[in-house]
Amino acid sequence: MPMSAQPSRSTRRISIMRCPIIVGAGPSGLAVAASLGRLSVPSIILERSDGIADLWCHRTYDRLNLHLPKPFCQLPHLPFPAHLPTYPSKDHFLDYLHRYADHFSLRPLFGCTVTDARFDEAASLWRSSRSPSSSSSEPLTEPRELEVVEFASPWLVVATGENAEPVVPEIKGAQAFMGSLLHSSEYKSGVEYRGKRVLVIGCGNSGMEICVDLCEHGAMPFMSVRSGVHVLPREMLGTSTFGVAMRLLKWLPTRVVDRFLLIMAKMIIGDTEKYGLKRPKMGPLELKNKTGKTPVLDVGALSLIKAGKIKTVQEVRSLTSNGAKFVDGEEMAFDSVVFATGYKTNVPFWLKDTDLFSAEGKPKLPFPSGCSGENGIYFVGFTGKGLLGASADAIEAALRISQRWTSLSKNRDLVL
Ligand SMILES: Cc1cc2nc3c(=O)[nH]c(=O)nc-3n(C[C@H](O)[C@H](O)[C@H](O)COP(=O)(O)OP(=O)(O)OC[C@H]3O[C@@H](n4cnc5c(N)ncnc54)[C@H](O)[C@@H]3O)c2cc1C
Ligand SMILES: NC(=O)C1=CN([C@@H]2O[C@H](COP(=O)(O)OP(=O)(O)OC[C@H]3O[C@@H](n4cnc5c(N)ncnc54)[C@H](OP(=O)(O)O)[C@@H]3O)[C@@H](O)[C@H]2O)C=CC1
Ligand SMILES: O=C(O)C(=O)Cc1c[nH]c2ccccc12
Repeated sequence: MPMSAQPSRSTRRISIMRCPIIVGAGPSGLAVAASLGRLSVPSIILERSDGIADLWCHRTYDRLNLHLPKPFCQLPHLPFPAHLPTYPSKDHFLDYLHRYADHFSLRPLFGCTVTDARFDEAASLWRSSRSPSSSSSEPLTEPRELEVVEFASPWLVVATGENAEPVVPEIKGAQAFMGSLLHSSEYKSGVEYRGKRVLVIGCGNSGMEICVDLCEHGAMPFMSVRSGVHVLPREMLGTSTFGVAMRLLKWLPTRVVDRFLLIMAKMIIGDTEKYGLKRPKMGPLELKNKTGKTPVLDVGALSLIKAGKIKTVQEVRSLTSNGAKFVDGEEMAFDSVVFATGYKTNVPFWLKDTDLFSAEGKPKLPFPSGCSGENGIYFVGFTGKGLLGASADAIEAALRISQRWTSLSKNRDLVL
């Protein structure tokens, strides 16, 4: 809904918007736009990819299912269809997101990578520049020289996700390794690894599940564990572990709930330390809250580890031409290496002149208290609380924006 388009002699074009600008058309961005729409506030979504939910569509493996039950993963104002299983598949989730976008008539501008956004104090506007032709396969780490289109708006909603870019550690010898090297976001299926020895670095949910997939396709996975991990059964007491934890947290402090979860985990899956999976000192929920490290909800890896079909190995010291050396000095041959080493945001790269985000890409203060729309900026989906947290942020941000929107519309003082 551009109010005025003012092409300049240079390659900069400016569109001044009356409505909020949302960066990212993943679940968070869609949820804010839908929540705003229900409050009669229009918005515009800028998305770098060529469709919605790029992470789910292009950067996840085939066998992925939601690991929390449906009620914890649905977006605001539109429940999952009743016929879906408790843990919908990736395709179910993508179908749901497309239906969600249709239902709320959300039409993001695709192929728009926001490469710079800053607050213009004089005009009280957020100026966001986007390059029109970049794709998600290009990491947002280098400035680009392209035609720049600028949007200016009193509101900027940052919804680019905690998983915007892969983290690939620099490991000595990686250049010399002759097999394939990939990040978990590029891994699709074990079908091409049959009979191969695959080193999976990292033992989070991605690493564990990729190992299960490799096993199921007749490959030999080795999972490198650096510091340790909390593995919890996906279900306990006949229901989801996450659901149990959420209910207990209403009455009990996190540490007590953690103690309960660990006792139950020990009863159900046994002592994981025996299999090379040391438990961190801090409990699983406290660790998630304090560091963002998500516990593994077991979808079959543990029994394969116990059966010796997934082998746990030590931290990698270096890669060699045909394998890896580990910190204990052992050396092994591998055909492929999968880095299941996690993700980072790209916000610090493009959001300028603000101290709201740390260099590691986290909002400095938890939403809504810290990033509560000061100067009209909102962060949605950055509290490490998955889709449930993103939905809560979206509802809150939409409410706050709509209050200001209504007062500005009434007073007609939005002079741009
Ligand atoms: C493999 C995996 C499985 C997960 N499973 C679950 C689960 O079962 N339950 C759960 O609650 N949570 C889960 N999560 C965590 C989280 O809920 C999801 O990552 C969810 O997709 C987050 O939504 P989002 O919209 O915040 O981010 P994203 O889904 O990452 O969407 C962000 C969007 O912003 C776009 N973008 C990024 N940078 C720019 C830019 N500069 N300009 C324009 N567009 C940009 C991206 O292309 C993307 O489309 C999972 C995460 C991963 C990685
Ligand atoms: N729905 C689902 O089933 C799934 C959900 N997810 C979610 O996606 C998010 C990302 O998960 P995931 O991709 O597993 O990433 P995580 O960040 O959860 O895990 C990364 C793993 O890589 C290890 N690692 C990181 N850097 C290095 C390094 N330099 N050397 C050695 N090891 C390293 C970490 O070890 P260390 O602890 O030592 O740092 C950790 O084991 C999580 O929130 C997760 O819950 C992911 C997959 C499936
Ligand atoms: O899967 C994810 O990435 C999530 O963030 C979901 C999630 C939020 N809080 C949790 C606590 C335990 C396990 C998963 C989650």
